[in-house]
Amino acid sequence: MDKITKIRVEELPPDSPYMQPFRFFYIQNGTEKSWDLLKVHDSVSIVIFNRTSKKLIFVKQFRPAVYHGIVTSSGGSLENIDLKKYPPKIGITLELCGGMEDKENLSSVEIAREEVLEECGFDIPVDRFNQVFKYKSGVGPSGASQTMFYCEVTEADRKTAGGGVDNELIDVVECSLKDAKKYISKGVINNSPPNFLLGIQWFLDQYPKKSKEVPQCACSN
Ligand SMILES: Nc1ncnc2c1ncn2[C@@H]1O[C@H](COP(=O)(O)OP(=O)(O)O[C@H]2O[C@H](CO)[C@@H](O)[C@H](O)[C@H]2O)[C@@H](O)[C@H]1O
Ligand SMILES: [Mg+2]
Repeated sequence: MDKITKIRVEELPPDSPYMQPFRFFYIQNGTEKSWDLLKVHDSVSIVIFNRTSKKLIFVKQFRPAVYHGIVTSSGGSLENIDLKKYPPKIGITLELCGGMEDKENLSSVEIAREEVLEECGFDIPVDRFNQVFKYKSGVGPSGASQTMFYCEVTEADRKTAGGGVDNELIDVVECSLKDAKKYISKGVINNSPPNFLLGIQWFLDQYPKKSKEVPQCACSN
């Protein structure tokens, strides 16, 4: 996954299926203003708990944006990048399974179902997904929405090894609740987004401290 070479950047052409940049003009209290925006797809993310192993299921993948952010914020440049100084593995993230809502004929929960199957290999009917939150995934350049779902799986639901579709290279990892708690307690978390922290914290808040049994999700759609 981190065998990455020949890194280069160029300007975004206008036909990107993933994002459209544009400028938004407005007058606020008599002052003319503008804001530079990025139209991106809404998305879903899924907190997955494997009842068989009693572990949370996450995904790892190389994220160009994270790599770029780490390199440039430490004074590096992507021009003739030194891959020894900035090894691509610094851009590998630990995230909730998730993806873009880029199919108009599918609802959020249907997209979530597809992502769990494609990325993690579990075939789960939509009625086993519970919506946990819906929030803005960004409020600066983009104001897209993200819906977070909770889904419990067992080994009986496993259909493939996961790993994504097309060109995706995704590692599926299982994480004990103890390790998940430790990870989000670090304070500085370089390789995970806020929805990951929220999803784990939400799950741990549901988990009864004195019981060995994990409860079914209490929230409803
Ligand atoms: N900008 C881009 N440039 C080139 N190819 C791209 C691309 N974005 C996606 N792709 C391609 O589309 C594939 C599928 O992506 P997903 O639908 O799983 O969305 P992703 O998880 O990247 O992020 C989505 O879902 C997560 C949910 O966790 C959100 O955080 C995130 O904002 C949202 O885009 C990627 O593997 C890649 O091939
Ligand atoms: Mg994804």
